[in-house]
Amino acid sequence: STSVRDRVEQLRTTITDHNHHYYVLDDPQVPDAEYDRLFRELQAREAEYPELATTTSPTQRVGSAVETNFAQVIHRIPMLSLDNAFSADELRDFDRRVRERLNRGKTAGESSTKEHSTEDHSTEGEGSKEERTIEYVCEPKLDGLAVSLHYQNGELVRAATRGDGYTGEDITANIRTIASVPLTLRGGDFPQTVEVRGEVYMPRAGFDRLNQRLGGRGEKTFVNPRNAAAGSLRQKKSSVTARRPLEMCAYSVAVSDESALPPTHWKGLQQVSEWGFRINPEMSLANGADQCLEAYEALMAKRDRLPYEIDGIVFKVNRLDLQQQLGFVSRAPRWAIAQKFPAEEELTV
Ligand SMILES: Cc1ccc2cc(C(N)=O)cc(O)c2n1
Repeated sequence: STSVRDRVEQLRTTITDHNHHYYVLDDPQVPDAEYDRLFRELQAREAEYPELATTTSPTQRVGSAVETNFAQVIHRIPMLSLDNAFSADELRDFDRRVRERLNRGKTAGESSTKEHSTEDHSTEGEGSKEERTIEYVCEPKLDGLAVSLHYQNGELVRAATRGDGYTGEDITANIRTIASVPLTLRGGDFPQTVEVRGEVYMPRAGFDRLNQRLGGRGEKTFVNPRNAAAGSLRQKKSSVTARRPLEMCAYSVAVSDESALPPTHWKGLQQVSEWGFRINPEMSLANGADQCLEAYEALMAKRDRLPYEIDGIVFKVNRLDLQQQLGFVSRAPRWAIAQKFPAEEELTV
């Protein structure tokens, strides 16, 4: 009857919203008991009315004990790895190459479109082009596993590992069990096809608890959170993945209709956050290489206090039109670079 259908719809919307606040915003709206009651009511009504079943219901995350093999997925846009800078000088070289390449590309007198925005704008240097300062987005480089998520009409339809950058494994069933991955995009204005890429990782606390659980059962433990995340994502039974403390942070977005995206990477990530993804709160903007190096030092100083492991910082040219002009070298984008921290002293086991 419509009243049951309406109630089920209302429960799905409410529970999805509570999930977003709890898992993505770390800001629960209701006590756990209230959430559990709603969740159990939805499960009961869906069991009573199987014709109402849909894969986008929040009850459909828990995964199944059925073993799945991982089909191959070809990445429409290769998931390239990042070039590395191992010193401040190498970062300065990167910034200089970016400026020189952009200047070469500019013909004399070409007017530069200014983006009059509040929080981010890349200043076109006055006078000769050499002084132009490039605005970068600075992001912590999470030590996890890169994944690509595809949404059609706002619904998660496929998730894949990076693999070798060109083909990955279909891990949709396992990705669906991660609470900070939205099964449906929030809000209403998103393009028909959206691809969000990000890093799946295991926070330190969850990693320690998992190893205690595995060790307590005499099972093999994981060496580090990155291996634990990789191993958990490649479980053949998604019901096992569902019990692993995995989280995801989005770091890039591609859409079918480019005009739907804002003109900078920073604003693109804000958009992705509105669609329901977690983005990393340590992200910042920097003008030029000196401010990037300040961000590098600041992030390295707080590295051990973060609740997850990072192995460096990623700098990306903020304006997408400049990223477009810079393109990629065979392996890695010309518009981005990661600067790695010195390896952490061996974990004291
Ligand atoms: C383009 C690209 C490739 C790999 C990345 C990896 C991370 C990461 N490990 O957090 C962050 C990024 O912004 C990335 N961006």
